[in-house]
Amino acid sequence: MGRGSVSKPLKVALLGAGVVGSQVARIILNEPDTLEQRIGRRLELVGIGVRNLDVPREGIDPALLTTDLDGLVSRGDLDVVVELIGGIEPAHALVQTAIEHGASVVTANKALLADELGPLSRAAQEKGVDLYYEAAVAGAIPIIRPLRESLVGDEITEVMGIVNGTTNYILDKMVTDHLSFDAALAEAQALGYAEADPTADVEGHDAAAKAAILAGLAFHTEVTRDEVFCEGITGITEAEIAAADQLGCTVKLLATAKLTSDAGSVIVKVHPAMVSRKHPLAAVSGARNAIFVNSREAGELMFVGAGAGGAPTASAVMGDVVTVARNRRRGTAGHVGAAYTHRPVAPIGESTAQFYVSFEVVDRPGVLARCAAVFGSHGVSLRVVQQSYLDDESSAEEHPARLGIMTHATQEARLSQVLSELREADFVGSQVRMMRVEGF
Ligand SMILES: NC(=O)C1=CN([C@@H]2O[C@H](COP(=O)(O)OP(=O)(O)OC[C@H]3O[C@@H](n4cnc5c(N)ncnc54)[C@H](O)[C@@H]3O)[C@@H](O)[C@H]2O)C=CC1
Ligand SMILES: N[C@@H](CC=O)C(=O)O
Ligand code: NA
Repeated sequence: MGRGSVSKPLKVALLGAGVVGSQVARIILNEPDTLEQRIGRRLELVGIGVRNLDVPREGIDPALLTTDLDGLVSRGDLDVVVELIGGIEPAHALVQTAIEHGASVVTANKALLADELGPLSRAAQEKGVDLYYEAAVAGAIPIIRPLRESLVGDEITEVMGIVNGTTNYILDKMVTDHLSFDAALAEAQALGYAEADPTADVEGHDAAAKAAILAGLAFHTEVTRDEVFCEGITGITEAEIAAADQLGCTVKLLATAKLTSDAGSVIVKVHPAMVSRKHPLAAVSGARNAIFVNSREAGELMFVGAGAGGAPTASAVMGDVVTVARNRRRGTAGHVGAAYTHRPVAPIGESTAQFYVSFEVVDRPGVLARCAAVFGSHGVSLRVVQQSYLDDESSAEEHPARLGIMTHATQEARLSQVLSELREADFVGSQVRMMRVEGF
């Protein structure tokens, strides 16, 4: 740290010039004077690691480009490495090498951090360099810094939000514009919201990575991606979207991290949910993200804004670059707030929620009572019961009806027992589906 004289510029290397990297390069190259004023030293972009040198890149001097990313991060004179290639390898090895060579690191790579945040934070701390990653969760929205710094004197009890722009965009388009899943996904990809492999978005893995990072920061522990309960949005049916609408709800992919009642462990989960339209999260449209934080002293806080896209994400990256560069200028490194407690992740069965359960039954005397008895026998109380008739008139005597049942809040383990019993019942004529409910 503190290399060279005060007048020497701080050297930055950028890895990746895709949707986000190209926007970060644009800001660094186009606004040198503004950045210098904010940092107190000039920033010099000394290299950009790319896969293909032949791709035309507007505004970027080709002499800056290299395909030797390992050579770039091993130079030994870098102040900041900005990792925006995504994925686990070689991003992991490159970040490690950068830290070993004394560079601070800024990354937007939640997939990497969801597994390696603990070890990389420790490596950075040992080396006396920074590891900043504001863009890794909810794009442009400041949420890492608030959890790591602003709220560190408080006791957070719950973090819940919409943290994937692609799925929020898809669900919004399906609900509001009646677009098909595939058409909405194609739009989200064209707008630069989706991951390189959009399966990470639609199956909930991207949100689960972010949930792991949020849970670790909020509860001062280490949570990895594979500990997060995760369900994506691909199985959602049109009937569920219509039922949600009838109940005054909309469907959102939620990521939640909360303490168990004894505060000894954490529940971390990602799943689609019917969200009451009275809840502020229901109004979060398009690719926007929003995160609720509940804490003992501050109460409820909500952070909302652009969760994806090149320029908004570059805003968060540049905030980190300026902060890290200021630290380099002063010869310091911010403490990264390493996990100091061990709070295990509790099984999903210990989670408490309201549920919406739907299935078809044969419409004959006593069936509704038998259904209700299944819920009652497991101590699950019913809040709303809907019955509708299907268009299929094929069986006049045994006319099928669809039941939609919303429960009061109950433990998920109890609800699982209800679902198993319904799946075995002879009066249930279809797949039994369940969706969690929020804010009803
Ligand atoms: N696009 C978005 O809205 C957001 C993205 N992020 C994260 O930012 C990071 C970058 O995302 P995008 O810019 O969207 O991805 P992208 O796929 O548009 O860009 C990644 C770039 O890195 C290059 N690259 C990949 N592996 C490489 C290698 N081994 N050597 C050289 N170049 C390599 C690719 O060719 C591509 O140009 C990812 O970690 C992503 O999860 C975070 C928040 C929002
Ligand atoms: N693919 C992600 C990009 C930001 O993290 C999303 O859709 O939110
Ligand atoms: Na953010």
